[in-house]
Order: sequence, then structure tokens, then C-alpha cells
Amino acid sequence: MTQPWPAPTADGPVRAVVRVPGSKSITNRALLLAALADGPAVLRTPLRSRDTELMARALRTLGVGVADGPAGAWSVAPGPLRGPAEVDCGLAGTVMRFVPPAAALAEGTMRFDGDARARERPMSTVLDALRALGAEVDGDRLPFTLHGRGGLPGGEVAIDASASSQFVSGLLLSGARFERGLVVRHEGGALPSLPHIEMTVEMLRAQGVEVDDGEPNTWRVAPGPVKARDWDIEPDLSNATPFLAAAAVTGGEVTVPGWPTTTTQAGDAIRGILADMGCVVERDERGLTVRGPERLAGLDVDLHDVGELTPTVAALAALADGPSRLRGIAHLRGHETDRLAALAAEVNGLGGDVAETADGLVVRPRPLRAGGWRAYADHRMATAGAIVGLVVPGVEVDDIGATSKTIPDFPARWTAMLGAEGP
Ligand SMILES: O=C(O)C1=C[C@@H](OP(=O)(O)O)[C@@H](O)[C@H](O)C1
Ligand SMILES: C=C(OP(=O)(O)O)C(=O)O
Repeated sequence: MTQPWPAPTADGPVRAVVRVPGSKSITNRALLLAALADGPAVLRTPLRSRDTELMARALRTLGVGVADGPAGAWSVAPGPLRGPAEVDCGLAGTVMRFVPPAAALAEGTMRFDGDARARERPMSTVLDALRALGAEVDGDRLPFTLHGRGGLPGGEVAIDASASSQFVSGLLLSGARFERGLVVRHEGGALPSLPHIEMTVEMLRAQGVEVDDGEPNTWRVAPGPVKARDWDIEPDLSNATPFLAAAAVTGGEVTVPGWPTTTTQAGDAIRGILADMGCVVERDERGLTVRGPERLAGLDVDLHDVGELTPTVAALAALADGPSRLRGIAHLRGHETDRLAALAAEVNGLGGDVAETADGLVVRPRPLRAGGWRAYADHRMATAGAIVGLVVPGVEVDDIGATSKTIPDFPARWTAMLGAEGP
């Protein structure tokens, strides 16, 4: 049982420069692509957290060399993938959806499992697709077993990826290594998190893979080698958002160095969201700087493309001056926890007024009081509690350790921000 974490309250406007570690989404794609590539590669400034260590471990169990290099770098030595293997996916969507298509290239029996909640996360779309592409898989969700035959015919498959963009990304990442390549068609409701699919396509192209995404909802990956290359991993922009939110809710100023000028990271959308809420947002050679307003405005926003920002945006909305509506995020019910239910329950538990809708949240700010904030093993629920605790004294997050999924040492980084001298 972990001790509840008393969220520190800011005693004035937060002024700090906060460096954030590498992007989870880029790190886990780079690891997987390095494992499938035609030569060794180095990943510099990768994220080292539970989700990425799980990816590294999964690849090692499949016979890939993933070794520590200087300053947290990873050196990856690919080789033929091989079973048998036991793969622990933890609670990482990127591990449970990206590794099985690669594992289908290996020979042997591979058993996949994960945390209790991971067994509830949507998975059957990927496994059905693999079966349609020629793989033998027992099961429809974690735990499941893949009987690898040392290769996969590949070809064309239609899937409904409205529950997660990771279904598409996972197939695309390995598609060039299937004998006939891969054509994926999405047929179903609107596809969430499109920037994440663009990230997949861009990274594949950067490794010499031919991807045609010219037709809406269709991706064609030509069969061929994945060319080895090194990566410098960008900072994780979604993980930067709680720190930027600290400036927004206290009328302070926070700078995150190294903010890329062009990126496929969904987290970049925080710039527009914070500006709409009344913050001054500037990107220059120092990085991204956010200055909080005296009063934060509510907003009406479609977060379909950037669902992983929802916990931060909901926390901001609960502390704003007027009501907000967050839309387009029904798929968040299948994330680390049902994030719509969790956000409503936790803000309301402090005296707030958050209502769930079919595809989002309506947030009517009310004065909040001290109380417990449950994390539900969800890193972003935990950081949302930290944001609220900055201005509401007496908020206690039950499991701040959940942040280790994607942010190592979050409590220390948060207190360092509060103790830091201004930019
Ligand atoms: O491909 C990725 O790296 C991710 C895709 C998104 O998943 P969904 O499409 O399931 O929301 C995002 O929310 C998740 O944090 C990371
Ligand atoms: C949805 C998320 O994670 P995962 O990669 O486990 O799906 C997230 O980080 O917000």
C-alpha cells in the first residue's frame, strides 16, 4: 500500500524552468523500429520509465539486444526475433498493441499478459487483424498466446480502430516486414488520435519504409527492409502539460526547454488550448513559455485528436472562471482507466461539478475543498490531482507512484518546480 501524497500547494505564482524527459510515444516507436531494422542504432535521450522499460524488456525477451549507453541512451542490436517468450505489457497500450505484430515474425510460443486493468483494455481488433493476416493467436484480449511461425504473409485487412489509434500504428510499424507488406483500412466511427498515426508514418518513412497514406483511412506499407537509424528523442509534450498548467492556474510563468518547432506529438496542441483559456503562450529559443492569466477562462474543445491531454485540461477546467465542455473523447473509457468517469468522480469528490456526457465532460467550476484524489493506476489522473492540489489545500493523491508509467521521479520534479527560482 503506497502512502497518500499530500499535493503541495503553491504559495504564489509558480515561476520555473522545467525540463521534461523524452516522449513515450516516440521512444516506444523508435525501440520497436530499431528491433526490426537492418542494423544497430542508438536512441539518445529516450524516456526511461515503466512503459518504455517494458518495451525494452519485451524486445529483449524476443532476442533483441537493448543495452544501456551513456546518459540514459539505449543501443539496440536487432537480430532475428525468436520465441518462446513471456511478454509483460504492464498497463502500456504501446506495448500491448505494438509488440504482437512484430512478435508474429518470430518462431515459437509467445504469451502476453499485463496488469489487471490491462486485461480490460480493447485488444481484439489487433488480434483479429493478425489472424486475418495469417497469424495463429489464441485469445481476444490479455492474456493471449501467439504461435509464431517465423514470418507473416501480411496483405490487406479492414479494422475498426475507433477505440484506439494504436491498433493502426501497431500494424503499420511491423508491416514492411510482412511478406506481402500491409494494407490497413479503417472502417468504423471516427478514428481518434490521428497525430499519433502521423507520428508512426513519419517515423517509418524516416527509416526508409514506403508508406502511402494518400487515401483517407487507408495505409499501404510496401514490403522491404527497415533501415537502421539513430534517434534523438524529443521531450514528451504531453508530460510537459501538468507543469505548464502550474503556470496557468497560479498566474505564474513556466518554461519547458527543447520544445520542438515541428512535431507530430499530440501534446503540442496544449499551446492552443492554454491560449484559449487566456494564457500567454510563447515559443522561442528558450523553449515554450506559458504565463498564466489572472482568471482562467473555460473552453469548449474537441479533444478527439489529443485525448491524452484530457486529464490536464479537465483539471484546468475545474479551476477556471467559467464552464467548459470537453468533447470527442468517448474512447478515453478504454484508457488506463475510464478517464471520463474517474475525472468526474475525483473533481466531484472535492465538491466540484463535472458531468459525463456520451463523448466527454461538462465542467462547471465550483470552489473545491480538501480531500482524497484517486489515481486509478493512471499516471495522468495522478498528475491531474497534483494540478488541482496547487490551488486547493489538502488534496491527497492516493498513488502518486502511478506517474512512473511515463514520468520518472514526478514528485521530485514537481517540488523542484515549486522551489525553483523564476525564469
Ligand atoms: O500511439 C501512441 O503512442 C498513443 C496513441 C494514443 O492512444 P489512443 O488512440 O488509444 O488514444 C494516445 O492516447 C496514447 O497515449 C499514445
Ligand atoms: C492512453 C495513454 O497510454 P497508453 O499508451 O497506455 O495507451 C496515455 O499515456 O495517456
